Amino acid sequence: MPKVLISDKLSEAAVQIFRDRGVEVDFQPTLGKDPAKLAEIIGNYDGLAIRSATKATAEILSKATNLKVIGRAGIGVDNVDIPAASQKGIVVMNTPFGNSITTAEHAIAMMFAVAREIPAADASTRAGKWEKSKFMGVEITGKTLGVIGCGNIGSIVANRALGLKMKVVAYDPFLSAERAQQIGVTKVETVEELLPLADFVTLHLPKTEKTANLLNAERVKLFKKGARLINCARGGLVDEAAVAEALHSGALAGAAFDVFAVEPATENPLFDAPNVVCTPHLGASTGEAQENVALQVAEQMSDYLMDGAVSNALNAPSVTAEEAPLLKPWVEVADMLGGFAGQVTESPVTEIEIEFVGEVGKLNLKPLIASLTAAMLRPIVGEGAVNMVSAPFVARERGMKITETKKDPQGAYGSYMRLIVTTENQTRSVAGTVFSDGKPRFIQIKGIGLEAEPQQFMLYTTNSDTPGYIGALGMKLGDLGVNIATFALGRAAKGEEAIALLGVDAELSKETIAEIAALPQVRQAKALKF
Ligand SMILES: NC(=O)c1ccc[n+]([C@@H]2O[C@H](COP(=O)([O-])OP(=O)(O)OC[C@H]3O[C@@H](n4cnc5c(N)ncnc54)[C@H](O)[C@@H]3O)[C@@H](O)[C@H]2O)c1
Ligand SMILES: O=C(O)[C@H](O)COP(=O)(O)O
Repeated sequence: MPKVLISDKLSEAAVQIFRDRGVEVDFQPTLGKDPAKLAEIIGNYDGLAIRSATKATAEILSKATNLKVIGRAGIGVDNVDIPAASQKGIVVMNTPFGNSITTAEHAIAMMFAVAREIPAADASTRAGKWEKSKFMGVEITGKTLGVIGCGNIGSIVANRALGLKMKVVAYDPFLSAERAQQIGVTKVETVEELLPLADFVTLHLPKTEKTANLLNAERVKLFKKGARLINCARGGLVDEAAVAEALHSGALAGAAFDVFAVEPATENPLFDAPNVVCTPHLGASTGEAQENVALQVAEQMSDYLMDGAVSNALNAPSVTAEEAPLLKPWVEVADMLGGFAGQVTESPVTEIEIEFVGEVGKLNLKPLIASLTAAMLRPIVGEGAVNMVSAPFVARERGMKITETKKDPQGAYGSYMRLIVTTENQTRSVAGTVFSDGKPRFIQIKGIGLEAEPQQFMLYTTNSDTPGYIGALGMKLGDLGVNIATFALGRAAKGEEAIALLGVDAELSKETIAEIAALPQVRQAKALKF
């Protein structure tokens, strides 16, 4: 009988589901706060069900000798070391939609609270002060709400705000014009454009390497005077000290925070600032949402532990036990193609076309399409913000059309996949296959043939086909201390556009990429990670 540990405050409804499905369960809802104890006992379990208090770090996972699945009853998985889990073959699953409405409602509640200073007015009234003239609020009707991150939660918030007769502007680099129109928001192209327009700004994007400190001290200066900021997404998206300073100076009139850079937040620069409303990461805390996510995670984990079925996994494709070995190498190709496209695409994607050429077309294509789409969206929406199941939905929601075609083989490769991505500005393609060693290879980029095995860290350049480029690139990388592991080249025709795809030993910094981009032959240089 598989054994699951629940180490966070999940609804106890989950316990019954596990038992009904034949899974033994230990309900220890405060254990997540005691990493030493968790490390001591984690080796006894096949499954770990958590919320955000348990930190599934590489250290904890190194002790998880029997662990097969981690189930996150909620959305954010920034408390799980996914690469470490993947390395140990542990499937990480979440419940991407179960608490979206509840969290959107919390953001709206926070907006009202900060507009009318309700918490402070409540405390003052109950202290017997009756300070009627002290609390002068603002109306919400007719005001502009700036939504940064317009995915599931952001678009629900926008919908509610429109119902409150607000104007809504949204900044989300991957919100298409069509989707913006459909949900009734005005799309802006930059955070810099949004901030001076909005009376209220609300954040609904994941925290990733790219979004950390998104509202830094410089950007905090761009808010409209007297604006109010709401953060129910993730701590660390905002420079809290800069926001506190703006509140003290009166540049900002209020802030409402549910999430903090350090949690549990027992001290924080915002706590002493005027007109701040704080809640202890309560965004998902309603009976409805907790019931949804607990039931869903228990079902998903039981399905996996009892039948091997995978759903809502962040690091594994959804496949049946029989299909798994046949699909595995092609899932790697799909991940490779999607990951490549997601990292090189710079404007909103409107269409994804996937061609399955030859034998691969006979497989169950759903997990391949989902895997490719998830891999493509991940660099865009953030690790943990999209998974195999949600990817097609997320893509559709963003107005991306996904089509698939099966074709007979042509040319040198008997069976391969080609991804054709159309953005608002251009169409690009990339193709890959499984080699006789069972490993994936890129075989074509932008219609140009080459053969390259994906590496953890890669450099991709497009360049003019002129003599001396390989030498210049090699010299430059050598000067920058970058060791080349693999080197593949291709060109359209003599003297025309050429491409290079290199495997390198370490992650390339922005500075390194800037130096490479400055080489006279280079048109585009990109650091890639697989
Ligand atoms: N406070 C809570 O208790 C609570 C509850 C649930 C979710 N969350 C958090 O809310 C956030 C949003 O969740 P969701 O379900 O809506 O996710 P989602 O993936 O549906 O939407 C996130 C959106 O952010 C956009 N985005 C990515 N990078 C961006 C950038 N640099 N600038 C602007 N937008 C960017 C993506 O394109 C996407 O549309 C997540 O961080 C999640 O962890 C918090
Ligand atoms: O990402 C989420 O789902 C929310 O941040 C909720 O976190 P919680 O389950 O710890 O309340």
